[in-house]
Amino acid sequence: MQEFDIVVIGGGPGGLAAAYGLHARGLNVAVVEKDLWGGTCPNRGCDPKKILMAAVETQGHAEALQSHGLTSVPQIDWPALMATKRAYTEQIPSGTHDGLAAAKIATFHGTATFNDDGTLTVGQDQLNSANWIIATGQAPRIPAIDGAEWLNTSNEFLDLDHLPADITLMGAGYVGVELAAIANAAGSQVHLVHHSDRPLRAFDGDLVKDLLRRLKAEGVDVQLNTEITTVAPADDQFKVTTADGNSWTTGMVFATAGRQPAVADLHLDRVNVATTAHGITVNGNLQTTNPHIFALGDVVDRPQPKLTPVAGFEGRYLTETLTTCDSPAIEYPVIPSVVYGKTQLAQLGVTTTEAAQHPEQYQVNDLDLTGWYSYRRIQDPHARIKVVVDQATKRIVGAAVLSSEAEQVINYLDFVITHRMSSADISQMITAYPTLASDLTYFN
Ligand SMILES: Cc1cc2nc3c(=O)[nH]c(=O)nc-3n(C[C@H](O)[C@H](O)[C@H](O)COP(=O)(O)OP(=O)(O)OC[C@H]3O[C@@H](n4cnc5c(N)ncnc54)[C@H](O)[C@@H]3O)c2cc1C
Ligand SMILES: NC(=O)c1ccc[n+]([C@@H]2O[C@H](COP(=O)([O-])OP(=O)(O)OC[C@H]3O[C@@H](n4cnc5c(N)ncnc54)[C@H](O)[C@@H]3O)[C@@H](O)[C@H]2O)c1
Repeated sequence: MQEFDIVVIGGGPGGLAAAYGLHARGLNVAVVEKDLWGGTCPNRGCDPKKILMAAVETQGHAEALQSHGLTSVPQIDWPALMATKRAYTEQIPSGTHDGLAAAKIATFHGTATFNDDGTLTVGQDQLNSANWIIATGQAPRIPAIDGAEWLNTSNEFLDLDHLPADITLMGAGYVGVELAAIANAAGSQVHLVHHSDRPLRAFDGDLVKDLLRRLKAEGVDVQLNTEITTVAPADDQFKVTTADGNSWTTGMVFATAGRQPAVADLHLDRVNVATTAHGITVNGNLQTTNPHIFALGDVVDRPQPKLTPVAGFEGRYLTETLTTCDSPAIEYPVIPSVVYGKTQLAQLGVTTTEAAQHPEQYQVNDLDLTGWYSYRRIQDPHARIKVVVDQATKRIVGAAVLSSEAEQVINYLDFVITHRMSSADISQMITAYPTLASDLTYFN
């Protein structure tokens, strides 16, 4: 039996933030990881995806400038792009593990399972600890359809040696829409099938419609309000059938129908930790229904979006909470969300839906930016922002953005909202001109 002050289960961005923070405060910390050190984001999530997106974004910018100064569109060399991605991802697990070892944080590689006496088993090792942090994240959800065994996930997509000429994506959430953008840019015919008429429900409905229109214009076969019911092998391909009777042959099918909390291995029933279908139940201090067990990151059932910076924020919060007395409940700052692609969709703060429910409190400025200098310069085919302004203070409190530059605009607005800047405050700053930052004074 090995004794620790705290054992962190899961070596992803959330678990690592807590482990390093608590170690720096002098606690004897161990981290358990069953798969790739570093977790989802740097191995098979945000970072590899955004490496592939670099080529997609560049191609999108070049396409927009055809007849405006450029004469050819760069084509994606998938094997070379994948090699670039692998050159980054292949060093993540060992680099992450080396970092923990150099900091003298104990590491255990294997699946963590709680025992009846509240201790933990990892392979041959038994761990005991005063407190525990569960940071096991989420795993892709595979819908129970006929032929589910033929479904792949984003894990396989982000590591494909060859991209098939035709692929099918089941679900148009963050993952489905981003993988559609990548595969489409790399020359694959993409079928994006979504079971309702409202993909990306957390985002502004008008901007989602605009985004889907762009994807269709780029050649993606977007099918809404229908479900894939069967996937069956057909020679060296697969035949896909939907509930409305449509069928086609495709090279690979990917389940992009959401992710589920990774709790099955843990035997949480043995330690009285309650869960829902959305994850582990926690109170405002990220404490589970067992007072010695805390949880953070994607595995937690909470309303905040499941994103890397949120997991890291929670890791830093638990560092504070577990080393100080009477910590207040966690309070999140505004959280930006971005769906990446040639056209990016971004959101922050008070949503346009909330604003519409409280017209006495909020005003929404719906601005077509396509003609604005910043977007004309790059010939962005469609740029739009909806800015939510607090009626009483005239400050920006939320925004929804669609453009090839949305990730930058949303981060500028993150500073504006976090620092409660008024348009007078913004106009007191001198920003480089002409850039996206110099547009900020015109949004409210
Ligand atoms: C395709 C894709 C793209 C994404 N893109 C973005 C993006 O652009 N921006 C963004 O902010 N977020 C993005 N995300 C989300 C982001 O990856 C997660 O929010 C983030 O990784 C959550 O961190 P975490 O530490 O909670 O969990 P994870 O990173 O999932 O880490 C959990 C770790 O726990 C391990 N584990 C699970 N069970 C056990 C067990 N029983 N014992 C031991 N170890 C265990 C797992 O192997 C894993 O390594 C993306 C996700 C995906 C899938
Ligand atoms: N850019 C980013 O920041 C980014 C990128 C990828 C993932 N993520 C994170 O990972 C999380 C998971 O993303 P995700 O895309 O896996 O989940 P998601 O919940 O965003 O989307 C899955 C979608 O599939 C739909 N769906 C469910 N069953 C279906 C079926 N049988 N057929 C068709 N559609 C079906 C769901 O209604 C949902 O809209 C996100 O919530 C996000 O927090 C973030």
